[in-house]
Amino acid sequence: MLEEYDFRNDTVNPDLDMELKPQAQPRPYQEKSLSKMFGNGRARSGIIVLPCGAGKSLVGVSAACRIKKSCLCLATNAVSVDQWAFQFKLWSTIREDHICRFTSDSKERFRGNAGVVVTTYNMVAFGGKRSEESEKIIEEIRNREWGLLLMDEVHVVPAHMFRKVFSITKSHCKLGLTATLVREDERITDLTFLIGPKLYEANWIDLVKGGFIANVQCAEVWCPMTKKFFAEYLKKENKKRQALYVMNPNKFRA
Ligand SMILES: Nc1ncnc2c1ncn2[C@@H]1O[C@H](COP(=O)(O)OP(=O)(O)OP(=O)(O)O)[C@@H](O)[C@H]1O
Repeated sequence: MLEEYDFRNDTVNPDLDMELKPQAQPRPYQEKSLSKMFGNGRARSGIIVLPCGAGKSLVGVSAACRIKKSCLCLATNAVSVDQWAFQFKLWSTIREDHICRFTSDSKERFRGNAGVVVTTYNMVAFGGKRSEESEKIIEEIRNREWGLLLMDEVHVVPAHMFRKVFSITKSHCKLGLTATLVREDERITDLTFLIGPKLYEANWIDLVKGGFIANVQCAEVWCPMTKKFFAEYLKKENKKRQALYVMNPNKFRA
């Protein structure tokens, strides 16, 4: 069953005064991805796949501007949190005091009834003891009904992390953004179950032809494991097999 949010008729949650700036002109494929998400005045939960550098940020900000309700934006690290906050200010008319970052270094809170909070998956899912300040912010995150849960880099986030985040937050619509639906752990189907179906995937060759992204050259380099790593890898009971092939020193030398 598709999860849909009738945001225009949501009179319970306060509106967020936020538009796309006139200079923010989504490209045809960005527009198309948004048209797959929005239909009949409703927002569908799911995943949009755009190659690196194709402009996922503008798609995310545009989605938030259409829904115009509080938005919780989750990134994988503090640097991305800063970038997302910057992108919201770059592309939208959001007021400075309506957007805030929640990281170990920045504990901002927005003014008014609605706003955008940009934070990391870890900050939300963290189960240990928090500072008093963090505890207050997480309580606000927990208690609010989010119009949009915007999730960056969904292919690298483990399923248990999503479950934790979803058990803590209440959102009407979830949008996952990624450049690839390939995961090292092959648990990509979990994403459809947890977030929603793939709504749109851009063909990177078309984007290269259109001059939107740089041409991509792909080279496959096979690297045998070092003796020590391979010996460990062959031990069936070893739970660190994935770490061993990811960290194979020969890969770094290649
Ligand atoms: N519609 C647009 N008009 C003009 N510039 C755009 C548009 N969409 C994206 N860009 C520009 O393209 C660049 C890449 O955008 P962005 O960082 O959002 O890509 P991304 O898909 O998130 O990439 P990555 O996966 O590497 O993080 C940025 O400089 C951004 O300003």
